[in-house]
Amino acid sequence: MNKQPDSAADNSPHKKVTRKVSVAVIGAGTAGQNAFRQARKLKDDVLIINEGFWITTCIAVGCMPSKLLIAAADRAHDANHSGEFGVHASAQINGKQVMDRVRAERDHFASYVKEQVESWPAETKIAGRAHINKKGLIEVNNELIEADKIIVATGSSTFIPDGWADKLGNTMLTSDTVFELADLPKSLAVIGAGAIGLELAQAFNRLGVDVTLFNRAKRVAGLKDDDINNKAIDCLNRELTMHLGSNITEVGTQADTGDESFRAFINYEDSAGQKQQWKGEYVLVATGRRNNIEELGIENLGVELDDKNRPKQLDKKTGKIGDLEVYIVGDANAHLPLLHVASDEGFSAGSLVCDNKTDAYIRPPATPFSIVFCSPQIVNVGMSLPEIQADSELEHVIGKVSFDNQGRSRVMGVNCGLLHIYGCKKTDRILGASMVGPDAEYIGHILAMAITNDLSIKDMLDTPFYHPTILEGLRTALRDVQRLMEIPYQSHDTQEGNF
Ligand SMILES: Cc1cc2nc3c(=O)[nH]c(=O)nc-3n(C[C@H](O)[C@H](O)[C@H](O)COP(=O)(O)OP(=O)(O)OC[C@H]3O[C@@H](n4cnc5c(N)ncnc54)[C@H](O)[C@@H]3O)c2cc1C
Ligand SMILES: NC(=O)c1ccc[n+]([C@@H]2O[C@H](COP(=O)([O-])OP(=O)(O)OC[C@H]3O[C@@H](n4cnc5c(N)ncnc54)[C@H](O)[C@@H]3O)[C@@H](O)[C@H]2O)c1
Repeated sequence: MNKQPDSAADNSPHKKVTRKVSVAVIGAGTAGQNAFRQARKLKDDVLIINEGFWITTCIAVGCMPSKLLIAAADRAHDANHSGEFGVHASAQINGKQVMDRVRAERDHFASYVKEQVESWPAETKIAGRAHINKKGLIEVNNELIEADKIIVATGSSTFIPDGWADKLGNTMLTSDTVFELADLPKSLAVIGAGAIGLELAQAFNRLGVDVTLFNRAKRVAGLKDDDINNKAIDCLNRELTMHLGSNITEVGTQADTGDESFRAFINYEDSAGQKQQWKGEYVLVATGRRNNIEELGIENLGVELDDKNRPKQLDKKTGKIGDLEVYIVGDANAHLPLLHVASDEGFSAGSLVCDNKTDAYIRPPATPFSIVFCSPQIVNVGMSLPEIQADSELEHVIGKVSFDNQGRSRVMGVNCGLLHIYGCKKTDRILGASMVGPDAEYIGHILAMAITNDLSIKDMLDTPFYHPTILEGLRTALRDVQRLMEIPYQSHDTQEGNF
């Protein structure tokens, strides 16, 4: 299948095909396992190849351990910050127990995946690193495999700037290693204020670690709406030391300080251009992730990559690459490196490889939707503001609500935030939204559902909003959209504000 012309030399020492299969899935993370399960419903000869753990990045080192750490951190934060309610407490944090629970619960989730993987017949799975050779055959261990269709689900890996790993040695942590710490560190620099950096920096800080967060840009979570970005910085700054817009010039360790807690250092220029130094115990590098595709050999199947290693001709619905019998799904395609996307893409590709399956359900590409689980949460749904602004056809308005004084948010003492809803004047539909604030994960889901199901602003405003809820803030922003659109089909008088 999809082989390069014979002129392409095969450097492989393996000359004989050891197996022929209809479908080979490379990578057994969320996307790969979903693809494998779907494909096996109708095909007997499906093979899955995986290097490393089989319990998925999400469970082993991603979504789940990070949320477990955040859960502990939020408990500590609530205990330490209830004074305004007249409730005075001080959290006694046992770092070893915190980290033990993170791992124990992580292992609990992992046990279900392990059980599932163990139930697959031995001949359907290979543990090893796959490489596609110049003949389009998959080399793994001592095998040479010919597959009619290949699903690439190789995920992504932590990106570490050149030389940092050597310079920082064992003072460097990444999301792959941080959850293995036996105890909480005393101090920690986190480099990168993307989703990983923000979530972990705030969680460790709330657990009593002395955390300093660095980011090159004056942005957090890659926010593209300046007002939301500024509001997020304002809310986060209240509890976290952040050096945004700083330029890291050197990282390293200093020997013989006599104090292990100050072994690592970071030299940087702050946002005013002043030279500064940070010293502490560990540096958590969260400077992004890169898709695991470069060394796989997919060019030998005719797949072309752009300058950011993203496959050209990617069908975002199915992961299919042009008219090749190759599917690239999940983080491997570097499209939207999120769990639900990996899951849906794997499902669709696994359904589509079954050519005898007439009723294959191909999930439509999900409305772009992301949540960063810091406090307050950060959510983006649908089109971003720059995307909307770049399209003059989309006559847009921005409906706003501040959560700084919103009723229920204030009751709960979580009143910091801002929501922008981008509405389309011509269609009365939501184009996208960006938010930092309380309950953003729920507001985000409602907005994603509205966009996915093509609900109008009127449809949404005709839906009941219970009082008093933080979700009433969503209604205020929707009303603002409606007001700006000048579509007068609903009275603006309501109970809101009447406590
Ligand atoms: C700290 C952290 C927190 C996160 N939190 C969230 C969150 O809250 N919500 C969210 O939506 N997303 C989150 N994510 C992102 C989410 O985890 C990923 O989008 C998702 O796990 C990707 O799944 P995947 O199947 O594409 O890849 P993976 O699960 O990484 O699977 C890829 C597999 O392929 C294997 N592989 C790679 N190369 C080869 C090869 N050549 N041969 C054989 N096997 C190979 C890998 O070893 C791996 O087992 C988080 C990520 C991290 C790191
Ligand atoms: N809640 C979630 O959904 C969630 C949580 C964690 C991770 N993820 C996924 O994992 C992916 C990777 O997350 P991430 O946070 O590692 O990557 P990211 O690309 O989102 O953020 C990396 C940050 O590091 C900064 N940076 C890069 N090099 C730097 C340097 N030399 N000095 C200072 N700052 C530097 C960048 O400016 C950026 O802000 C995300 O895109 C997301 O898809 C999702």
